[in-house]
Amino acid sequence: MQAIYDVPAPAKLNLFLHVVGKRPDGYHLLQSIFTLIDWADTLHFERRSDGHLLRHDLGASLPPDDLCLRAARLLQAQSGCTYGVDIQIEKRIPAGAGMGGGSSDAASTLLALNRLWGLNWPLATLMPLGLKLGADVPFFLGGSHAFVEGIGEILHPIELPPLTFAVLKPSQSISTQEIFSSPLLARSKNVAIVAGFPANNSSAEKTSESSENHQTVGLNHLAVNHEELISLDNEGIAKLLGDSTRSFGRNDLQKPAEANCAEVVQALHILESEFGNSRMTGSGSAVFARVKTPANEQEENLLNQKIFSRLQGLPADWSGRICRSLDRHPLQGWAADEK
Ligand SMILES: C[C@@](CO)(OP(=O)(O)O)[C@H](O)COP(=O)(O)OP(=O)(O)OC[C@H]1O[C@@H](n2ccc(N)nc2=O)[C@H](O)[C@@H]1O
Ligand SMILES: Nc1ncnc2c1ncn2[C@@H]1O[C@H](COP(=O)(O)OP(=O)(O)O)[C@@H](O)[C@H]1O
Repeated sequence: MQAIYDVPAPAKLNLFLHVVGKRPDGYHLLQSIFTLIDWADTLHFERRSDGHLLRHDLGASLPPDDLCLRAARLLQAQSGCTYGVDIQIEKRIPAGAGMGGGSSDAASTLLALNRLWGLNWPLATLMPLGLKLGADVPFFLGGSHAFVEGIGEILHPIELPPLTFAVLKPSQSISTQEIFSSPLLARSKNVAIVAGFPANNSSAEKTSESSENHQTVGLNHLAVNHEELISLDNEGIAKLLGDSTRSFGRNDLQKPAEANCAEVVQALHILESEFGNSRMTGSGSAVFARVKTPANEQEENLLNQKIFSRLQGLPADWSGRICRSLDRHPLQGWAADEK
């Protein structure tokens, strides 16, 4: 194989994000639902025989030593592979948005080079490499929506109904590190601990990653404080995303982000007034609202018009669009499962 073209790297939204503790090294322990959406970057890979690793930006410019190159270098060093690669990237996911764009690029790079360089490593071997690159990378390697714990390394695959979102990214970006070090970050007095319940119906997807941190069966319920049982269906998702007085879910990073970035507050207001709900994803600055999935093309056009007309009144460097959840990551199954 000489080249792999049109490799997708989809973004994610955190339907809720609870900070539930802190590790001795300062990293925060989270509980979150990560959802794959159809706002995606596209990457192209051409193998080089001289061992050099080069990136070419087809859209927005990325930092010189970006996450794609760092992923390629790490895989090359760990495998001893003598091939190199030219990586072309069409960047579409806004950076510093809490949508995991850089992490997704890194995960897609690991999966593509694993094939292009003929390594054929199993997913369980790629996972720890992913975690070295960033806390979100294992999720994108995992290949499905997930209830995530730890700092991002404990993945419980879940199935979700098809969901539609309006996503708005203000012009300002937010540094993840800045938000986690904010004095406003809630040390929740009433930390809601969520426990997963293995799915017991046939629709549950079996996963066969054998890594210690992977459950072998998908989840279809979450229990809040081991009491209220939330189904991962439309009704349950509505509960998770309802307003903060009625809902269980929240994003604990939202308060510090609102304090640091007035545009986050503005974006939340816009979505709230247009769609009746709003929440920030990850450490921001992008925000999203759940919207009713359009039943036909006419409804779909209407939704797109709504977000388009809102964007017209804003500075040109704001971006936004209607996004659909994916069934699964388009590269799911690219790395062999361990036998
Ligand atoms: C909070 C999340 C949720 O998806 O947000 P986004 O980055 O998508 O906004 C992620 O876990 C972020 O993951 P990632 O963006 O890979 O973070 P990293 O580069 O590993 O960490 C950047 C810095 O944030 C802090 N950090 C990060 C993750 C975490 N669980 N606790 C932390 O305290 C640490 O100070 C770390 O040095
Ligand atoms: N391939 C990449 N795409 C986007 N950002 C990258 C990439 N590689 C490194 N970065 C750096 O990582 C930072 C966070 O990017 P990103 O992962 O897109 O956002 P977030 O962590 O908020 O979801 C960016 O500001 C950028 O400097």
